[in-house]
Parts: sequence; structure tokens; C-alpha cells
Amino acid sequence: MSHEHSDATSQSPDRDRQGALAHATRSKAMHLFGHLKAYDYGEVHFKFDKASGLKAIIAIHDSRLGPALGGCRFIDYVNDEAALIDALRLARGMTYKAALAGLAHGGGKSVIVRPKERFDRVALFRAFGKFVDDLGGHYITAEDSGTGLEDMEVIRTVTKSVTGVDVANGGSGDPSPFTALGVRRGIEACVKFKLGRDSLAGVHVAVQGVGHVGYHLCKELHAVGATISVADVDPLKTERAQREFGASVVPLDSIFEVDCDVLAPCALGSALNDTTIPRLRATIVAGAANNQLAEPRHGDDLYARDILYAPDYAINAGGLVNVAQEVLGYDAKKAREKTMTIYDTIYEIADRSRKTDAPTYKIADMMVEEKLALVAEGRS
Ligand SMILES: NC(=O)c1ccc[n+]([C@@H]2O[C@H](COP(=O)([O-])OP(=O)(O)OC[C@H]3O[C@@H](n4cnc5c(N)ncnc54)[C@H](O)[C@@H]3O)[C@@H](O)[C@H]2O)c1
Repeated sequence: MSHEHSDATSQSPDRDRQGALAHATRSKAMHLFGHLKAYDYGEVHFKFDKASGLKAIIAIHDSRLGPALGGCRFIDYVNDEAALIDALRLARGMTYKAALAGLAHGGGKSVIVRPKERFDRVALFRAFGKFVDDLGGHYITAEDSGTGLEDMEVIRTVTKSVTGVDVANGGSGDPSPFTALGVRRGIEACVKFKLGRDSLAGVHVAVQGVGHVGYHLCKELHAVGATISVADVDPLKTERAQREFGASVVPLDSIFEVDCDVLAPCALGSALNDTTIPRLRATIVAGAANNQLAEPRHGDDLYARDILYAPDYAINAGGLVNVAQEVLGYDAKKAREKTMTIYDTIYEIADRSRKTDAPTYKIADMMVEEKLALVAEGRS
């Protein structure tokens, strides 16, 4: 009896511990799959490599159109959950961007949690490359925040499933000129649709942010005779745009109030929000920045004000088109031709928006969902 009792008492706390652990594990698992459900997944792969300290996540949102393509982020995350959510969110965006650009790719994204302790960058990226390779071509990686050409070159030593490698090794180089070309084509489509004009000559475009893409966009616009205003936190960049393209420089916050035809946000996300939208004088918003709408409802606000908004992931896909060409065997001419078709995509979005009386950001999503549904039915 005493033995039974002792058994019972020794088991009881153990059972409690296991129960608590099971509960915690269960609730974690619920949480994990809750995130996957919220983002419509898909599959997620995790890797911990003890030797290099690699902690990486590869999120594959959708691969119905082809292997998932998307960059690898290498940044600090407050915790693992934040890293997972970032990967899920970004990979989902890649599905939409690739599908709308007509690419035979699904959406993927990877994140490497930046180690807190000292680490060997080459060993870390080699381990990551092996992780990518283990997926057998199901996911193709590329540069993103915190990663660069050298990292892609390391990854290339262990897998073929990588893009953004050195031009000397068949890489596609800087994506920014292609992104800018696509934005220029998108602006042309908007100007044709909204203003009935076939050319950008004399059309006034206010460019917020003249970094990599903004600079090349100004170059494109200048070449076709547009009038340009620019704002950037870096005066050297605005001075360069002024010098090379005759751009007028305006104070940072005034860019939203420029009396122009087109506002082209090419800086950070959330440029279109409750504060900026009421101040807009442009009738078109078409730029390169990702996540331009602070919230989806801001797309409704623009629509209600009769401002034609070119959905960000539709107009800024030129860089992705260029990288996707690298997967096939890099050919700049083909990448350029494909990027030029962004005109048709943006025009179709504007047209359907008018015909169905729905904001453009919803039309773009709808067009992607239609494409994916066709593949699901085996009709594409
Ligand atoms: N590089 C690409 O090919 C590519 C592709 C798709 C989307 N995008 C998106 O386009 C945007 C620009 O990309 P990038 O590669 O040119 O980045 P970048 O960092 O080279 O340029 C951004 C520029 O914006 C400026 N800036 C920052 N805050 C500003 C503010 N408040 N007002 C005015 N200017 C400000 C910066 O000084 C910088 O010059 C980003 O949102 C990026 O995610 C880029």
C-alpha cells in the first residue's frame, strides 16, 4: 500500500508535469497551425544546424504554378514566432506577385534568424544552401533584406536552387532597373486609362524615394519626356536626380501635395495612409514600394476619391521577372520583354475595376485567385 502510495505520489507530479507539457505543446501546435491557416498554407520547413548555428525557416505558400521562388532574409527577429510570421507573410505575397506577372512559379520565402553570438557567415550560408537543396528544387532562393551577392555565391556551391548570383556566373544582376522599367510601363498604362494619353511626355510624376528603383525610374521617365519632382531623406540622391534628370526637389513631406499627375511611392511601405491620402493632388498612384497601403481599406479610400491606384505587387514585379529568367537561363532581352507586359496587367486591372466598380487592389487579388483556381482545376 505504502509502495502503491509512494508510486502514486511520485507519479502524480510527474503526470502533472507531463500534462502541463502536453498542454503547452498542444497550445503551441494550435498556435502554429493557426498561423498557417491564417496565411492559407502551404508548407513550412524548419532547420536547425548545430555546427553552424543555423536557424532557418522556408515557407512555401503555393506551388501550383511551379517551384516556389522568393528571397532569403537575414535579419534580427524578436523571437522565432516573429521569424515564422515574416516568412509566411512574405511567401504569400510572392505567390500573388509571381502569378500576376505570369511566371511559372509559386510563392516562397526563407528567413535565417541572425545568431546573437559570433558566427561564421560562410558556414551559415552553406548550411542554408544544403537546407534549400534538400527540398530538391521545390524552393528557389534569392537575395532579400540582409543578404547579398556573396551569400548567394556561397549557396550556389551547394545547390542549383539559387538566383541572384554573380553576372559572371550566369546571374541576372541588379533587379532595380527591371523593377523601374515595369513601374514606368505601369504608369504608362494608368496615364492611358485615366488621362487618355499615349505618352508620358509632359506628364508630371512625383517620385518619393530616389534610391535604387527611384533613380532608375527617374531615368526612364526622363527618357520619355516626363516632368519629375523628387523627395528623399538623402540630399545627395535628390541632387543627383536634379542634376541628371532636371528633377525638382521638394521637401520630404510635401511630396504628397505636389500638384502632379502621378505619385510614385518608391521608398518605404505604408506611404498611403489616413494622413497622406487626403492631401494627394495626383489622380494616379503608381510606384515601386512594397505594401504601399497602410491597411487594405486605404485602397478603398483611394477608389472613393477617384484616384487610380496601381496595386504594388502588380506594378513592381519587374525585378522578380528578371530573377525568374535566371532560373531558365539568363537572357536580359527576354526579361525586358516580359517586364514590358506589366502595361497590359495594369491596364486590365484598371479596366476591370471600372467595369465592376471595385477598387484595384481587390481586382488584382481576384485575378490571382482566378489563375490559381484554373490550375487547381487543371485548366491552365
Ligand atoms: N529593388 C527592387 O528591385 C525592388 C523590387 C520590388 C519592390 N521594391 C520596393 O521598392 C522600394 C524601394 O526599393 P529600393 O531597392 O529602391 O530601396 P532603396 O533603399 O535603394 O531606396 C529607398 C529610398 O527611399 C529613401 N527614403 C526613405 N525614407 C524616405 C522618406 N520618408 N521619404 C523619401 N524618401 C525616403 C531612402 O533614402 C532611399 O534612397 C522598397 O519598398 C522595395 O521593397 C524594390
